[in-house]
Amino acid sequence: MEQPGNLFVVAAPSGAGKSSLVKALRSFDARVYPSVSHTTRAPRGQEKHGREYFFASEQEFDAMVANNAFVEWANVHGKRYGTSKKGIQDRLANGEDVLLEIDYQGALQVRESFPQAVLIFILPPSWEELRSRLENRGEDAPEVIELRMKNAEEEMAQVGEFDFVIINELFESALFDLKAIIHAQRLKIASQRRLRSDVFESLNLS
Ligand SMILES: Nc1ncnc2c1ncn2[C@@H]1O[C@H](COP(=O)(O)OP(=O)(O)OP(=O)(O)O)[C@@H](O)[C@H]1O
Ligand SMILES: Nc1nc2c(ncn2[C@@H]2O[C@H](COP(=O)(O)O)[C@@H](O)[C@H]2O)c(=O)[nH]1
Repeated sequence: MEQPGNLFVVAAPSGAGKSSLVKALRSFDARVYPSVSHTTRAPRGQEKHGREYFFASEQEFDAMVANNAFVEWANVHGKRYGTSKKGIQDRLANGEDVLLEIDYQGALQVRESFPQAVLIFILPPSWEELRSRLENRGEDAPEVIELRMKNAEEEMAQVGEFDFVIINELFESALFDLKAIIHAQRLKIASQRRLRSDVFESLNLS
């Protein structure tokens, strides 16, 4: 049977820079597939249905919940977001690496179903910088920014639940850390495979 792919979960408070890091990662590493979530929030800026998100009505989201179609879902900043089983299960089964960019509640649910998932938390360097990134992004109304800043406190309190923490101060340095975690996980899996391989046996190393 094909070795299943790795599942990476990246969580962070809104504005810490996870989408920017994951987008940059993809330009170096086409082997990691970023899952596209479903959400009940409205598209913002240049977002396209099926690219950043599958934008769903409340009824459509309800139906997916009722049909047990999500690996995880959560209420985040007053809207619902979820990762569909369909979007990731086949890829993992085919040995592809999948990356979820989701909130901490979803990350902890994923760990229940996929204990081998690698959970990564991205922190901003300071509260001031987090606010300034949300403001400079220019995508959210002031009240939405306030809500996201308030929720960031609860989110950051969960950092201890994660396998790795990256501080996204200098972008290139944070990207380096993210690449290193992914590389280390692949090396670990490849080493485990070698430990089970015939080559080991023939070298009398097992
Ligand atoms: N290291 C960094 N230094 C300065 N600005 C950054 C850095 N990383 C990201 N940014 C900027 O901060 C803003 C927020 O980043 P991004 O949209 O990637 O955050 P996010 O964590 O994905 O937020 P959300 O959860 O709301 O989608 C963007 O304008 C991005 O260009
Ligand atoms: N639990 C989940 N959280 C998700 C998912 N997709 C995105 N998110 C998180 O929501 C917030 C807000 O995102 P935004 O695009 O509206 O700024 C952010 O923390 C995302 O990581 C998901 O499928 N499940």
